[in-house]
Amino acid sequence: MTDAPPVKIGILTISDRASRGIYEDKGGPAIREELSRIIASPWVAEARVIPDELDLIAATLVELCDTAGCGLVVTTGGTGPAPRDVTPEATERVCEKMMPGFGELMRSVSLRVVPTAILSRQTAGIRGQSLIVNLPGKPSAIHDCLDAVFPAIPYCLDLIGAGRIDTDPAVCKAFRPNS
Ligand SMILES: Nc1ncnc2c1ncn2[C@@H]1O[C@H](COP(=O)(O)OP(=O)(O)OP(=O)(O)O)[C@@H](O)[C@H]1O
Ligand SMILES: Nc1nc2c(c(=O)[nH]1)N[C@H]1C(S)=C(S)[C@@H](COP(=O)(O)O)O[C@H]1N2
Repeated sequence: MTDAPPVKIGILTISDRASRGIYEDKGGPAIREELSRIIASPWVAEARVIPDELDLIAATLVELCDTAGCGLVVTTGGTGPAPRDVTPEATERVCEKMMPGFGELMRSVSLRVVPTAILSRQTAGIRGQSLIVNLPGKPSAIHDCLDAVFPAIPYCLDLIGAGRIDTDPAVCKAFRPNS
């Protein structure tokens, strides 16, 4: 635990229908619930729900990273092959550095659950002092994917100066090579 201010975490739902209110957004609340289970140190959420529009996704990612000051941004939706699925393109547009291992691990874990896991182009990347991680739109994918990659996230945030996150070791053992 630290006396540092709580880390801000962006929770970005990218869904045409959830953003129009055609169905209730279940992805954003599922991410919030999963993060609350994993993270033991103070954090605050910045949640947004937007349609699958490339420019808007990119602008919202920039706003969450640069203006809201989120050290971590987790997106859900828009990672597939359909014409309107453009979340990975928006992520690549705003990041200086891509972190392909996140997508590789999440797809590999998801393949144990569903054969269509290979249809997700989910990725991750660094923008300044923020880590952006894409999750698929299916709310059930959130638990599988976040649990798989979260052990490496606190150290990644340390390395980019994004603020410190401590996990509940009973739920997720964060790995910091130097401690
Ligand atoms: N934010 C969400 N809340 C609840 N269910 C969702 C959400 N996003 C996706 N889903 C569900 O998962 C399915 C697959 O997600 P996917 O993002 O591929 O859908 P989509 O057809 O592109 O959604 P949309 O039209 O809303 O952009 C959807 O058909 C929907 O049933
Ligand atoms: N863990 C997990 N991963 C998953 C899925 C899922 O249900 N669970 N759905 C797959 C499917 S069917 C698609 S089309 C892609 C892309 O989904 P998205 O466009 O909603 O991001 O994610 C894949 N990855």
